[in-house]
Amino acid sequence: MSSAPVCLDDFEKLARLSLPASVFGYYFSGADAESTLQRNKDAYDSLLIRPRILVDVEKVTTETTILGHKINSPVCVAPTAFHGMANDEAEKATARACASLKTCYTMATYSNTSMEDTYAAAKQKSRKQDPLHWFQLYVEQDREATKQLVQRCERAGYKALVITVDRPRLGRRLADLRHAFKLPKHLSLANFIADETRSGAGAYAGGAIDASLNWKDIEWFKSITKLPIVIKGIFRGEDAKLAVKHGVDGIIVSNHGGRQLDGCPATLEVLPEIVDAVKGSKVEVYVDGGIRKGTDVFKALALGARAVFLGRPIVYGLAYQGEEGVRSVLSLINYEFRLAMALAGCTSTDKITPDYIIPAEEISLARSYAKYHSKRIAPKL
Ligand SMILES: Cc1cc2nc3c(=O)[nH]c(=O)nc-3n(C[C@H](O)[C@H](O)[C@H](O)COP(=O)(O)O)c2cc1C
Ligand SMILES: CCCCC(=O)C(=O)O
Repeated sequence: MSSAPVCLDDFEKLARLSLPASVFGYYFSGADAESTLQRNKDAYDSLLIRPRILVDVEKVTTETTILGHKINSPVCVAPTAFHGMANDEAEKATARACASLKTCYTMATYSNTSMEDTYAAAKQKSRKQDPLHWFQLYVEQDREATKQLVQRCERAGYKALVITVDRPRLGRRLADLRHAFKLPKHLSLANFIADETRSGAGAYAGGAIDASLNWKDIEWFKSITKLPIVIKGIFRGEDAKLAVKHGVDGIIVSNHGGRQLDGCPATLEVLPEIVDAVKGSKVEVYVDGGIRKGTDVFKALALGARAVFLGRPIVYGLAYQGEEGVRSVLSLINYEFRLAMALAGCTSTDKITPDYIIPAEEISLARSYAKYHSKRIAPKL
């Protein structure tokens, strides 16, 4: 590809060309047959937008808030591990890009620059204003170590704790098995002091992650931190209701980008169930997985998501041009989203309601024909 990227999929193509196969394989792959990875993306194509016309869209704003914090766009950055394989500045570059565009950056537990250094880099970028950082937590068997991590991120200025609950064990990503993927030796897990289980290889194998994590632990987290708690990986209405009952503040509807349980629905397909389950509570619902276009963002918001999170496109942007590359990815999808809003006749995110969309199967030619034309053209019997 010789020209500059003009859509998010172009960044994936460039990353495939430039990164070592094992690194691209780690970033790109999903679990097993990758059917959920594909389904996440396809789901967006099976939902159609019904635009309103002759709406004054001279001024369109994408601004919104998450957990009370203002962001310029509902497109935020999901936690993804090991940014150092894409760029030497690693998470610092990603966080700076988010700070300059005033959106939320979620730092992964397994990052290659520390939470303190990353926050400081972003703060400098945002001219000393507090950047909006959330911290994604993998809960460890050693709860004292986990507690220290939580306290550190609270001290460092992170505004929410995102507890990932869909990874009691690591999904089988075939590309990683084929390449015997490991974190390159020159990179470390910068939020930890190095030891066996938290070496690159150990962490990837899930050495320290606690598979016994359950709802009781959520109560424990609430007792050790004042930070709002967001649960990442809720997938069913019953579990969303339990999240409300346990006093969490937010839910990220996620299947880990199809990297864990293959064969589950797309996140967009289960989003309405979760939105419905938390109705009447203050819990905010966000979604990730397969979002690649401005119209995807529009559709997710129409189904009730307050914001969306991007995973892979961010690391592809980082691999392309570091901080500038991440900024390009975010700016491009924000531009597309604003355009989709204008073309659909919505001037602000709260105006994007379910009546703007319709599942493709409900609007098949056969149905439209039957509804509007059958009487006129039907042969007389
Ligand atoms: C390379 C990579 C690393 C990831 N690392 C983490 C992680 O450390 N913690 C986590 O909760 N989710 C992790 N995820 C999942 C993302 O947070 C997110 O759920 C997913 O990437 C969204 O799908 P998308 O890539 O299609 O946008 C990772 C995803 C990818 C692709
Ligand atoms: C230890 C690496 C975990 C990162 C992760 O969650 C993923 O690759 O999906």
